[in-house]
Amino acid sequence: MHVEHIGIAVKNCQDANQLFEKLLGVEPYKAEKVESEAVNTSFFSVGNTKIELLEATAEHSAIAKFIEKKGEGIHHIAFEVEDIHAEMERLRSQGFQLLNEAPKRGADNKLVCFVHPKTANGVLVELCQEIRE
Ligand SMILES: CC[C@H](C(=O)O)C(=O)SCCNC(=O)CCNC(=O)[C@H](O)C(C)(C)COP(=O)(O)OP(=O)(O)OC[C@H]1O[C@@H](n2cnc3c(N)ncnc32)[C@H](O)[C@@H]1OP(=O)(O)O
Ligand SMILES: [Co+2]
Repeated sequence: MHVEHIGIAVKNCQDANQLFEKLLGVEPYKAEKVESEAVNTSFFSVGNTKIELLEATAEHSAIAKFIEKKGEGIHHIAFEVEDIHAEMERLRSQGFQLLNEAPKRGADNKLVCFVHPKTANGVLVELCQEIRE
């Protein structure tokens, strides 16, 4: 398992892109809208991991709620796994609360699921598996 990306909630991807370009010295390699999560995302490659900027596209978005409550900032940590179904079963058996019954399509060509922060020391954890066509 390795940290696939760190998700950061931002009010506006365009503004945050400019800030992270200055911070990281690289341009984002991808911008992607994920309708199912009501987010726009922007990805920066940093070493062997990534920064995922997330902007809400609707009031019901998890990102909109997060920013309303906590402001902009680190939102989640995503770990890449080989077999997301097996990992979901393993985590369930370990007592973690999963937020989705089955993996769903995320950004950047991944299947994803989430672990409720209240069962992970206050950290929203995402598991992601590369979609192998
Ligand atoms: C999939 C596209 C992309 C990708 O990588 O591919 C993404 O990463 S999309 C990311 C956005 N989508 C999600 O986050 C989906 C999973 N999240 C959720 O289902 C909700 O956000 C949930 C359940 C974590 C919280 O929703 P809820 O409606 O319960 O909001 P509350 O404000 O009532 O929160 C309850 C409780 O949890 C704490 N909380 C909420 N968000 C976070 C967080 N990101 N990190 C840590 N803790 C969080 C919140 O403070 C509340 O705690 P309390 O002690 O009661 O105040
Ligand atoms: Co993510």
